[in-house]
Amino acid sequence: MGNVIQTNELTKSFRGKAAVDRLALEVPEGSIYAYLGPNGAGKTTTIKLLMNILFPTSGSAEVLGVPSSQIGVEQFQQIGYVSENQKIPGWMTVPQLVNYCKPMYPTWDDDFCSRLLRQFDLPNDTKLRSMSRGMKVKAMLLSSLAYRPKLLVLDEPFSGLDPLVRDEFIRGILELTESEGWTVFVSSHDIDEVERLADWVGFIDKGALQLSEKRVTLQERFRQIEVVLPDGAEVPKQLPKEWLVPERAGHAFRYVESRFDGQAEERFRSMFPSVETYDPQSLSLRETYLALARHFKGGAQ
Ligand SMILES: Nc1ncnc2c1ncn2[C@@H]1O[C@H](COP(=O)(O)OP(=O)(O)OP(=O)(O)O)[C@@H](O)[C@H]1O
Repeated sequence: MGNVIQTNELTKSFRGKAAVDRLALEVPEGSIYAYLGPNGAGKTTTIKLLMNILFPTSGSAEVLGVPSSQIGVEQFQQIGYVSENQKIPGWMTVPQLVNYCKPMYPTWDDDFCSRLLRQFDLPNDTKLRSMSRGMKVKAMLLSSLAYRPKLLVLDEPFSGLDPLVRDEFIRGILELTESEGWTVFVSSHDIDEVERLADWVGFIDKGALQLSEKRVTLQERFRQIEVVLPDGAEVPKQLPKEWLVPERAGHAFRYVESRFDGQAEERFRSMFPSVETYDPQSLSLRETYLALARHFKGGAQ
């Protein structure tokens, strides 16, 4: 299987400052790829570049095998794109939106659309502009899912959705990616949702992709280590580069091991020969994300 999204040195600068910096992104076909990073990291800019809304300053991107600068109607018929700041036709009701979108997509699926309408529980006679934020998101999702796109690009899809709809939405996407082989590229700050959903994770910080790997391998290689230091024990000045966010509070010392392999314990023993207990604990994706975000915020490259 190939990559549905692939970028090469993709760069976008605003007034000389890179918002996306030589990005090499690969999103495998059939994956649910979560694109994570702090505010202003470059997630939306990346997505706009992929969707041909912005033009790269340098480098290139391919989406569904086509250079992003050439994405047109044919590709958009296979891409479902929902973004936080999308312009919506506020004067339409949901049935009007459905009737408006349907002729544009040869693969529009009426049965699936009806199922989504029931699931999303949207009113028929309210104009989109009078709907709550969550309802608007649901309407946009509906109009982007009903034609069964090969690629679903979601920029912050969960904000404004209540927990029940989030849950149904996640279940729906999981079900569909499994049965239809969809690829989903989703930027989000909602780590708990992402943890349930994603099988691939990319982390972007200050425009640069810091990691991109399977969620399982990411979580396998991160561990929290916490030790109680004996009286008088010192923490060495130079710690292994694999140790993220080391922190000392009194006798307690903790860090996040970012390469939990055969040498992880050796590294620990060489730093703290007098400490016997070595008890690595697994991290949730949220804890992993926080460790990475704090690590890079601290100026790490
Ligand atoms: N049109 C623009 N003009 C100038 N600067 C911009 C423009 N769009 C984005 N930027 C800058 O580019 C950087 C990346 O912004 P972007 O919106 O891609 O981040 P993000 O990761 O999506 O953030 P958030 O999580 O807050 O939505 C920011 O510093 C932002 O101020």
